Amino acid sequence: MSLSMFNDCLYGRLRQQAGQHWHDYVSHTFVQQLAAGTLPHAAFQRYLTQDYLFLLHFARAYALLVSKLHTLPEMRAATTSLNAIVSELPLHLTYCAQWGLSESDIVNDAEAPETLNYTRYVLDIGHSGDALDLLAALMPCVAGYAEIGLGLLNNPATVMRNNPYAAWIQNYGDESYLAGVQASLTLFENIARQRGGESRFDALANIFTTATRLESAFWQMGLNAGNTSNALISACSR
Ligand SMILES: Cc1ncc(CN)c(N)n1
Repeated sequence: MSLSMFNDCLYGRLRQQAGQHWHDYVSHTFVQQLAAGTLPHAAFQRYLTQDYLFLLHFARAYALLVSKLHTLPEMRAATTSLNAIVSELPLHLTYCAQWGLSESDIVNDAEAPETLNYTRYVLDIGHSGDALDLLAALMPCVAGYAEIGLGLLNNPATVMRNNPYAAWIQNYGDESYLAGVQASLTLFENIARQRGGESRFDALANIFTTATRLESAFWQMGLNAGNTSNALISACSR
């Protein structure tokens, strides 16, 4: 899979339409600090533990998508994407184990407003709309992270040696993650052709851009936790 595939078809046009919002998401300060290995630990931990909760709800959203599809190949494609979401969880658990956090510590943590906003928005689109609406809400998550992962892995400025976040970067540029992305993109384009995607462009762009903004807010939630923790450390050392 190469970065050029993100420009094609309806997905590419929605990504283009999201404009500055897309740029803010894929090149967020959180991502830049992750690539440089300079992201504060507290920022990453907050992000990753919330992301575990996020993924559980996204798995539910993919299950909802399966129930909205009509043919076996479509259901298989959505199930591949559901499995790709669930396959991200071991990465989170490995990081958390290093910090002394168990799975029950993570699931007993309260959901941040940013996690609630994003996941329930997507589930609401899924419940009130059809499979194409739901896919438009899901695409920034699945394909955006592939773009970020591949972009970082192909950028010589990305620090991989002694970067505590190298495993994260590797995970989202990895072939097995990208296979799930490919399944989602192909399904999205097929469903768009069947269900009048072009004539629904404005409504789909609205959904896609909203999900993109919620992705940026999710990075910012992590970054804010890092800033708060740094402020506390410097206040205590005064
Ligand atoms: C918030 C968010 N967005 C996307 C992904 C990649 N599935 C994720 N793990 N977390």
